[in-house]
Amino acid sequence: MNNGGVFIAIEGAIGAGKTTLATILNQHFNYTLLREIVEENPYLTKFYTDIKEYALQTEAFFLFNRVKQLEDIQKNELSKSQGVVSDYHIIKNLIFAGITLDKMQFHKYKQMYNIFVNDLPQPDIIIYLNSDTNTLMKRIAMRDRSFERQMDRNYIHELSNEYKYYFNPLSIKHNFMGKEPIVIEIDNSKLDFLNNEDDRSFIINKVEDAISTLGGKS
Ligand SMILES: Nc1ncnc2c1ncn2[C@@H]1O[C@H](COP(=O)(O)OP(=O)(O)OP(=O)(O)O)[C@@H](O)[C@H]1O
Ligand SMILES: Nc1nc(=O)c2ncn([C@H]3C[C@H](O)[C@@H](CO)O3)c2[nH]1
Repeated sequence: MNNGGVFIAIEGAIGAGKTTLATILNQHFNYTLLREIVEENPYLTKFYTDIKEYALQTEAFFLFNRVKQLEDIQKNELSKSQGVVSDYHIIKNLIFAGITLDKMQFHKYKQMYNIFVNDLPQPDIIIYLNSDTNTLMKRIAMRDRSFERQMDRNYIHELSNEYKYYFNPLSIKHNFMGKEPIVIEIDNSKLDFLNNEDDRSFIINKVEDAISTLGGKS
């Protein structure tokens, strides 16, 4: 699938800098920007007040929205050789659901995930942004979304660890269903690609190098 357009996805825990970096790459490469739905999720505010109670609805909503978004970019962009940069990879559904759902719910959710995700376009390149928990908490507080004001540090810490597990070089093949993307891991704790030109160039150069290895993609 994908048929020509380069597909880049950015991942990392909450506040890792995904949307910020996706916007920068979108401007640099002139790709289509795919942004995850946030405010549109009717369960998210309730979810943060009682995670266990609202987890299943929240995870299901995120999954089916992302499936629809990815079907649309396949049809409208990638198949027409238009590049796409996305501020998420659909694997985040499994990463979050593994923490928020109970064991039986997660088992059923994963079956549904496998069925839907198998046919979706897969990114050629994933940029995995890694930051320590204190930095993530600071940036979440600084951004100040109303529903994230009571963010539990343990939740962010657990999420970060789950990301580390999923993006461990030894488990990438298994976790991405054998479709192994190029993974660029970046420690974003000490970078400031929003304000610092050198930090921005550092990442853009890495992405340009990765694109040049794809051969023939635009
Ligand atoms: N390297 C950085 N240096 C300084 N501030 C940063 C850096 N990266 C991100 N930020 C800031 O941290 C906050 C969170 O960034 P952003 O919204 O891009 O994260 P995200 O990964 O998309 O979060 P979410 O998962 O919640 O959607 C923003 O206020 C952004 O400006
Ligand atoms: N539970 C849960 N599952 C997801 O798949 C998911 N994706 C994003 N989010 C939350 C994190 C930020 O608050 C906000 C923006 O990323 O939405 C999620 N929450």
